[in-house]
Amino acid sequence: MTKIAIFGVGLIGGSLALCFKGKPGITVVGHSVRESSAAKYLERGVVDHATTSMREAAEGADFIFLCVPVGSLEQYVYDLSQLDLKPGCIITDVGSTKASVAASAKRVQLGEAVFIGGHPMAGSERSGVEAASFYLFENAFYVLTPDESTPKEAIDRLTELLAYTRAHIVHVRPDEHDEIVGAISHLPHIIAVALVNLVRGYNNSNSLYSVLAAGGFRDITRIGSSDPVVWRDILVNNREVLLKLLRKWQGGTNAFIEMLENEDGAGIERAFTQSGQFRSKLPERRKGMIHSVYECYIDVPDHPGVIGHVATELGNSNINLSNIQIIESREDVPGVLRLSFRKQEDLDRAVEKLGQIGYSVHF
Ligand SMILES: NC(=O)C1=CN([C@@H]2O[C@H](COP(=O)(O)OP(=O)(O)OC[C@H]3O[C@@H](n4cnc5c(N)ncnc54)[C@H](O)[C@@H]3O)[C@@H](O)[C@H]2O)C=CC1
Ligand SMILES: O=C(O)C(=O)Cc1ccc(O)cc1
Repeated sequence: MTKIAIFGVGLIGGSLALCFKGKPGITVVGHSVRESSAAKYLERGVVDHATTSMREAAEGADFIFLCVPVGSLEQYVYDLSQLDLKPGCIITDVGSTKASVAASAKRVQLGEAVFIGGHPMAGSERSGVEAASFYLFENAFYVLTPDESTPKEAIDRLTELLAYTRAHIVHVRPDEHDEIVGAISHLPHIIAVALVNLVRGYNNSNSLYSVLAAGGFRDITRIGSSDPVVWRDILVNNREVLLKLLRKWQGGTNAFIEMLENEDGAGIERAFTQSGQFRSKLPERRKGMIHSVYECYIDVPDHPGVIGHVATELGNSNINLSNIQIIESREDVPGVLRLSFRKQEDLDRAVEKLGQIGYSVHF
């Protein structure tokens, strides 16, 4: 049997557990410091066994996944180094920063165990085992940060196991990783939170702000609902990169101030054009740091009847719908139905089916 121990079975740990559990020859053990959480992991069927004992979870494990907030990783690595780990055991983590945990692993004696840093580049603003999903990593990039001293055999073994996530493995140096995710993930989280809190302040004296908050505000601020503890740890950990980025960001907002003061319409146009051009070249249909779902829209003149009809037709054709949403909330005006799917194949089949039965489908 291959034993996989997962410390912290939340959104990421739980999603990994769901990818590994039930696979031939694999047993998944979940660890939590809290008895009630360990019981919940079992109740939800996410793990085969659950324990609050670090020793019991780690004993005989072939793979150990540390899926706890970044600020706790150093302690976990140290605590594991005090145990008798199985020779060849691979310890990996999923933290959103990589330089500090790589340094922590170098500082301790892991005996015949090997540490390889990792970061699945997929997630969401949700947290906890309740949000875990078997599909979370599908098609996403999964960063590993081995160095020259990491045995190739260990990298190969971890890569082979991670095939169960259906993610694409890429190797990046820890410091380079932290610079890049600082810009494409951590800074956007700061901007989302600062923007929401700005509007929250205005909304305290005029609730029309939240009433009128439109799609653009919601799109750019989704990640402003992310877990406070997880993000506290990420930002504090990557503070040097983020301070540099925030100073650069100030330059970007100052440029807009200047363009507005000078009524520089051409400058504003140029900024939007450059941004649009770059954004349109981002890889599509792949889970990067931008949450990817497979979606289409259909016009719905009459909401109540249409929802049932669409859901039934798709269900009868065995097409898995992951979400359905009316964009216009009033019942007396025409709306748009947003249909989300987990797979490109389901979207393609749905578009074909809905077209055949007379709906006007667009993207
Ligand atoms: N949220 C996301 O979208 C992504 C998160 N990550 C990384 O994955 C790791 C886990 O994050 P999530 O699964 O999102 O968080 P989560 O909150 O869903 O899960 C965290 C788990 O760690 C446990 N835990 C242990 N010590 C803790 C402590 N001191 N404080 C709080 N929780 C503690 C919690 O009980 C829980 O089971 C973090 O290092 C994060 O940076 C990586 C990729 C995406
Ligand atoms: O929800 C989103 O779009 C995210 O950005 C999720 C996310 C959060 C943290 C990571 O380290 C990686 C991905």
